[in-house]
Amino acid sequence: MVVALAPCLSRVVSFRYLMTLKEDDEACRHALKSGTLLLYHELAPLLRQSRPLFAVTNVELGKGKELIREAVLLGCRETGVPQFALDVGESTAQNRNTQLCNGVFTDLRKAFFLLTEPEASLAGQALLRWHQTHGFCSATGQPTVRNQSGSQRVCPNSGVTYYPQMAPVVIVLVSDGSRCLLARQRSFPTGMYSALAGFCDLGETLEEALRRELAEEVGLEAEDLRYSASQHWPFPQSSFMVACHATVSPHKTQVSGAELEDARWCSLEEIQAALTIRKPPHNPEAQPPGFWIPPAYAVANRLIQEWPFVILPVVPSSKPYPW
Ligand SMILES: NC(=O)c1ccc[n+]([C@@H]2O[C@H](COP(=O)([O-])OP(=O)(O)OC[C@H]3O[C@@H](n4cnc5c(N)ncnc54)[C@H](O)[C@@H]3O)[C@@H](O)[C@H]2O)c1
Ligand SMILES: [Mg+2]
Repeated sequence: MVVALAPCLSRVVSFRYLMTLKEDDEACRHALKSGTLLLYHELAPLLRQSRPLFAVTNVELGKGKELIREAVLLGCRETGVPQFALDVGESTAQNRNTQLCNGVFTDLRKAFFLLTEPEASLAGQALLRWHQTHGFCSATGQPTVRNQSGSQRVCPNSGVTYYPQMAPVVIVLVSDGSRCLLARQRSFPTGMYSALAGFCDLGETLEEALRRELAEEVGLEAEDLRYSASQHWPFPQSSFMVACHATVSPHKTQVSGAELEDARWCSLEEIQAALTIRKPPHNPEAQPPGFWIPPAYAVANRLIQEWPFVILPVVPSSKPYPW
């Protein structure tokens, strides 16, 4: 079945069109001819002026049909134009600095601090990587076969269907009423502090995972929990981040050296100073506040931005959030 594109789609029509493309290989192959591609080389997205470069159609790319068929479906614009992600591999680009269509393939971790519209780049990279690492059935060891949209892989021998997966992670900004708690792992870039985070164990609720992580990492007990937001996070593998605020009684932290290098209670003034730092500073310890926080798109940044408005009684709640 081939589905015609409407010039401008409502959200419902757009989602239903996407659903069709996921399930109908022929419709998806047809959509590939008119869709736009976000290109990757070794999972580094092609960016132009800090934006994912979607302008490349399969015609402009000038590649054979076989490579185009490797594209995975990402979404659909309001105009009805479907968006795909494609890793061009070594056949088009020799290294990550290679330019194409006036764009540059940019390592996703670096791109992350530049991107103004990161969602597509993050999701595209994650889905392409999932296909690259799930080529075989874990029951039979036989190659799995993907559908055209890339929404699933099937083992022809066992009949098992594999879907892209995300690991649930709880991330929490702890407050004692006047300060919030930020922490860093040894693996973080120098001077970067973030909210506390941890993977959910099998069988745990988010609330249980949050209380366990707080106890494990900083020896605190959460009193009050408040949901804030969620996001997909591609590093190092796909996670589903659920972000919350938690209050604790003023108490000394007991930082677990196995998990964290340091944890620090931060005042409103320190948080306001950290929020003004837009890029990783060269020497973060040299000037106040002596630390910096994850970039705007990270849900940790959102928690930190909204903390004074959500938790601190001194800031009027009618004031709009800064984003
Ligand atoms: N988007 C954001 O704002 C933001 C901020 C902070 C952390 N994060 C992400 O949150 C995730 C979890 O944070 P953390 O590292 O503190 O978790 P954590 O405290 O649970 O510690 C990580 C350890 O948990 C174990 N683990 C259990 N289940 C795992 C799984 N499914 N995948 C990988 N490791 C697993 C591993 O031993 C690993 O070393 C990280 O991937 C990190 O990148 C995102
Ligand atoms: Mg952790």
